[in-house]
Amino acid sequence: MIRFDTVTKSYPRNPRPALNAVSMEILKGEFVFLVGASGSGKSSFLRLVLKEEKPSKGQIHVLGQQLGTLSSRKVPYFRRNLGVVFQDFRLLPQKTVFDNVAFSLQVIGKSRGFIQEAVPDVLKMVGLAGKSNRFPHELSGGEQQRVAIARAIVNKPAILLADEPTGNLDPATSAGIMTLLERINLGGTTVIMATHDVGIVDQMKRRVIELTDGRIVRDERQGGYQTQAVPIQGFGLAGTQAAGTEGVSA
Ligand SMILES: Nc1ncnc2c1ncn2[C@@H]1O[C@H](COP(=O)(O)OP(=O)(O)OP(=O)(O)O)[C@@H](O)[C@H]1O
Repeated sequence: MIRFDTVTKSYPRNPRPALNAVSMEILKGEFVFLVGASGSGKSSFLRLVLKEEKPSKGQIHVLGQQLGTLSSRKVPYFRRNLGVVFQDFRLLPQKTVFDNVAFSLQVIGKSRGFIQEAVPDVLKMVGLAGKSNRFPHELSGGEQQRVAIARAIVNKPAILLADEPTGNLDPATSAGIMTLLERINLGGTTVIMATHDVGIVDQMKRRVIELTDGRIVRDERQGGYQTQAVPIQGFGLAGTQAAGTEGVSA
């Protein structure tokens, strides 16, 4: 579903690459946490999957397409397969909940009839059935994030990318958002979530990919926010594979 082959991403005027020879594979239906310190490369990783950035070296395959060969004309069509959610919701303040979600379908040319059916369905799914005429400023942070998720999934994307979706929410509200993301994942959508939320990662026990300075230093199934492995003295991060955990290789 997503494959990175020795991907390096360097930005102009930044001597240190944001991603450095990253190779990994994410399969259909997986739920993956991307963790690592601020600046370790998580957002760059997500932007590369979306083809918002190009790798400086290496190749990226998403949904069977080699992104390097995808013409800019085809990028909007490619992106219809991906939903994106951000920490700061990014809703349109002048539009109602219904219109925020409907807008994403209008821009890709969906019919009025389709929109009238799909939007109430997805708002119900995210728990906002009664709020379609509200404006974003009339909603709590958690509700605003539910609108953003509804907008991201209304076109049934194969992949949902979430960049710190609980970063602005309290723990109880975050838990509700995670239940929703789990439900979306159970429906078959591959979910990749960048996060600093230790409690969520530790509780959910999903695949964890950890970045340090643009390199993958850990890739564990059912991992925690921090590795459970005892580092082997003298080997540092190279020896962090936990006993009893299965590493995931590309
Ligand atoms: N557009 C850009 N131009 C130059 N350097 C950039 C750009 N975007 C990111 N970087 C640099 O790339 C590195 C990785 O940044 P990135 O935003 O991917 O990290 P992150 O893990 O998502 O951080 P955070 O957790 O703070 O969101 C950082 O050193 C950052 O300064």
